[in-house]
Amino acid sequence: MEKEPGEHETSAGRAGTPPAVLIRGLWKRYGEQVAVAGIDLELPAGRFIGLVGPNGAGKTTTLSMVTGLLRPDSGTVEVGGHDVWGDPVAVKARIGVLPEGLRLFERLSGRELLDYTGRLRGLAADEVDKRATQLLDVLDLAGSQHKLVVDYSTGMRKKIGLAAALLHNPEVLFLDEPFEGVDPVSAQTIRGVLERYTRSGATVVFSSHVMELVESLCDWVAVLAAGRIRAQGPLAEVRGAAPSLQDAFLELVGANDRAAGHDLDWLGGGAR
Ligand SMILES: Nc1ncnc2c1ncn2[C@@H]1O[C@H](COP(=O)(O)OP(=O)(O)OP(=O)(O)O)[C@@H](O)[C@H]1O
Repeated sequence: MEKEPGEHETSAGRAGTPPAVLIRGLWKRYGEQVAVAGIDLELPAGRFIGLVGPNGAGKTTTLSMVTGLLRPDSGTVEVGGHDVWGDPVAVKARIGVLPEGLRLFERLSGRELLDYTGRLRGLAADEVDKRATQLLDVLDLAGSQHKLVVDYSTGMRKKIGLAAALLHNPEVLFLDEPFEGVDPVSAQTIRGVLERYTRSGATVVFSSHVMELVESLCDWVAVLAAGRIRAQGPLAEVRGAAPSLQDAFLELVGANDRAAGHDLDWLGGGAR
C-alpha cells in the first residue's frame, strides 16, 4: 500500500494541503535529562506516518506533548491548524489517542467502555451503539464485549483502546506502540482497519521500533534519536539507497558499531 509522492507533492505532503500536525521548536527536560531537544516536524495529512527511534529517543515524550497529555517546556504544536495548548478542546475533538501504558476503566465491560467513551465524545446513543457494534465486530471482540476490561488480555486491551480512540472518527489518530503484545492475526486486523481509515483521508501517526512493520505500513517516516529529528519525509526518501529502512535507521542513529557487540568478548566461546 506504499504511496509514492506524486509530482505535485513536497516532502511535507500534497501541495496545498495543510499539515495534519505542525511542531515547532519543541523541548522537554526531566531535570537534567533532555528528552526532546528542539523538534521541528511537519506531518502531512492523509498519511500513515511512523515515528521511529531507539529506546529513550523521546518518542513517547513527543507524542504525549503533541496530544496534550504533557506540557512542553517550550515550542508549539498545531493539529489541523489548532494550537494544542491554546485551543485544547478543538484539538481533542479532532484526535484519537492510544497511549503507551493505556489506562482503561477496568470495571466496565468492553461494550460499556465504548458506550461511555462515545457519550463523552458527544455522540448520540444510537450512533454510539451502531459504531460500537461495528468496531467490536471488525476487531473480533464481539464475543468478549460483556467481559470486564480487567479480564482482557494485552492484545484485547490494545484493540478495545483502539476502538475507543476511533469511535468519534478523528482526523488524526496517535498510537504509541499499537502492535506490542498483539498476535499476528489481530495485528493484521488492526492493519486493515488503519489502512481503510487513512484511505479516507485521515492521518495515522504511530511510534514503533519495529522497522519491518514501519516499512510495510508507513508511507512517511520521522526518525528520532536522542531527542532530535534525524530524518523526516516519504519512506523512500528516508530509506535512500539503503537496502532497507532498518539499515537506513542504524546508519542515521549511529548504532552500527554498538550492534556488533565488540565489548562482549567474554560472551560464549566456552570460557566461564
Ligand atoms: N517521567 C520521566 N522522568 C524522567 N525522565 C523521563 C521521564 N519520561 C521519560 N524520561 C526520559 O526521557 C527520555 C525519552 O524517553 P521516552 O519515553 O520519550 O523515549 P521513547 O523513545 O518513547 O523510548 P522507548 O522506545 O524505550 O519507549 C529517556 O531518557 C527517558 O529516560
